Amino acid sequence: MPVTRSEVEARLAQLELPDGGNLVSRDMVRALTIEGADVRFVIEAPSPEMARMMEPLRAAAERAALSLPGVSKATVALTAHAAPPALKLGQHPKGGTSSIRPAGVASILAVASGKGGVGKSTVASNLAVALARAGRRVGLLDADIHGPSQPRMMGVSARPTSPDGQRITPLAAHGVVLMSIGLMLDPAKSVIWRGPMLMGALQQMLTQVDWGALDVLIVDLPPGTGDVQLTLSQRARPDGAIIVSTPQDVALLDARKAMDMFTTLDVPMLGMIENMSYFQCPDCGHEAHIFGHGGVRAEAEKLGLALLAALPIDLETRLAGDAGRPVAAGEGAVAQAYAGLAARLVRDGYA
Ligand SMILES: Nc1ncnc2c1ncn2[C@@H]1O[C@H](COP(=O)(O)OP(=O)(O)OP(=O)(O)O)[C@@H](O)[C@H]1O
Repeated sequence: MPVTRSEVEARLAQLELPDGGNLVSRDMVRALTIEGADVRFVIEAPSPEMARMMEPLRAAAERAALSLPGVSKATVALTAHAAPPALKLGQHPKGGTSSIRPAGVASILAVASGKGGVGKSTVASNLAVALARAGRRVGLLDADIHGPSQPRMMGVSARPTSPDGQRITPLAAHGVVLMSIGLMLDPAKSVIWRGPMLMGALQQMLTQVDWGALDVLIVDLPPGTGDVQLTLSQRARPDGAIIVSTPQDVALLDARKAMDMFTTLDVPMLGMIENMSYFQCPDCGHEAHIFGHGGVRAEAEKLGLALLAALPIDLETRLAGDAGRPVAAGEGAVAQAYAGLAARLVRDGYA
């Protein structure tokens, strides 16, 4: 029988490091590959100096792998972080149920949706910009790990730096401190992360980013009701959730599930936003209700929630988002709607 991954890891966990822990508990084993009786992996040292001292450990790891039944060949290579060390994203979450709420952040607001593509990220970026324009200290965390869009919407492409490989210095745009998992990843590579790694990445985004003192941190969540929502709700204890939906029945159906999840997890529901509520003809002023009419308002009323805003389908909103300059940074009716929403959240003590 071929050896299993966990058997190799269990054997490697017996190799103690001189400064404490072992290869597995210190998260140093990379690219473990098992092909029949052939085992290969890389030991990643924290620095080139350390790597040079770790040759005996590398040889011991190779011997350890070879000692396992079913292994006839073991190849172990040593690598080191380049200096300054790069941050590893997507680590397994640590610390069980402890809080991952950043210390200097007064309020955390989750922007969520049931369905993808309803404009959640657009609302999150514009709300962040409107709050910053209102004089608040605002952070924006793009936790939509499967489809991070905030870097594009906020017009930033630089990669955040990590001077020591531990802390991450966030970026800033339009008066908002910004961090997105999309800024740490190669855009050409797709992100396929399992639940525990997603939660680890969220934890890193909250605990390793130097957010500083903020009045409010807006978290742009992935659509739906998955691991990221659960971890954020349980371990960062958001002060409120805002649900974005289009008036369509199908979007509302999913929005209900998302609201149900927040209620179950004791996250206060601040209200709903109807996006793509109507289209106003620029020539004649006629309002066309492309995705139906008033669906979100009716749903909010039924649930005893506030309808925080009804935002039109607006070409400027789309173009501004694509150009990296959110519509709320300018003037006009939609910018005013976002300013009104921001003022309301400040008034109610949420931002
Ligand atoms: N009110 C609006 N008027 C016109 N276009 C809009 C509006 N809101 C969002 N959009 C556009 O719709 C597209 C999807 O929006 P967005 O990325 O914000 O949705 P999302 O719900 O965050 O999607 P996902 O969950 O897939 O990330 C974008 O191109 C955006 O510019």
